[in-house]
Amino acid sequence: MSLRGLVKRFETKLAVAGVSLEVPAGSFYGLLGPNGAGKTTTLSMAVGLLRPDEGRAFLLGYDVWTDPVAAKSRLGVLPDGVRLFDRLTGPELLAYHGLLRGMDAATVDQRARELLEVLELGAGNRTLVVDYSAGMKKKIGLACALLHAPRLLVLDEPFEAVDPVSAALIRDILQRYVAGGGTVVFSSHVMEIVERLCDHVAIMSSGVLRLHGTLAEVRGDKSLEEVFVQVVGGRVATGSELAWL
Ligand SMILES: Nc1ncnc2c1ncn2[C@@H]1O[C@H](COP(=O)(O)OP(=O)(O)OP(=O)(O)O)[C@@H](O)[C@H]1O
Repeated sequence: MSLRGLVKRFETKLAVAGVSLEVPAGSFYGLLGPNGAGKTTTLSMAVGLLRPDEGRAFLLGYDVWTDPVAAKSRLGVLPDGVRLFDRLTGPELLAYHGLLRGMDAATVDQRARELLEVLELGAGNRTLVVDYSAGMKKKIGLACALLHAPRLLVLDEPFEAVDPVSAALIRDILQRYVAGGGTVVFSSHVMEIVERLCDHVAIMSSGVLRLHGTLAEVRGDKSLEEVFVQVVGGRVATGSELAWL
């Protein structure tokens, strides 16, 4: 994935102020940043969900805005908030995704069963996705992103709201996927997960990439959390706030 000078304004707010980033093929890339840093906005522009005001985004060599079919057919996305067609059951949603992607019905059926079993969502579960828990919605969103075996996965906070057992499962799936030659880019607030999984890291705040490179380059001899606080600027409570509480 190659991002070149991406800019996005929301009225007067400059959400992303010229982000350029090269994600090497086969890497496990973590995008870190505090709330409101511009992570979702950047990833949305990168995958063709939000039109940039300036800049370009290339996925596996294809410009996502001028050659969207070539780019998106090789891409799996777990968008922010997982906007899903949620009046469907899990199996129906996967079938819908697979058929939209032009896959044959037998392959869709077989992969959907496997994904539902592995992610412990139950291949025979008749619950509508709208009635899933937040963590289950993340998992079915991930299943939709994986179904067509893309070469690149872009995941917005895949571990948010997911229980520890499911998080370990998702970690295993993603590690296997990268070991098999896939590329993962994901955003997160959780340092430990990024530190454990990623070989590359970028830290952004206020719409700007502050630091990026291999995990070793970014971390140096510190912990990732120390670097993050240093780069982003932490605020230490003095003890006098919320005295009424
Ligand atoms: N549709 C929108 N309209 C107006 N402002 C927006 C919109 N989307 C995002 N913003 C603003 O852009 C900035 C970046 O938001 P973004 O969602 O990209 O941050 P984030 O790093 O993903 O945050 P979080 O970690 O809290 O999810 C924020 O100040 C946000 O309020």
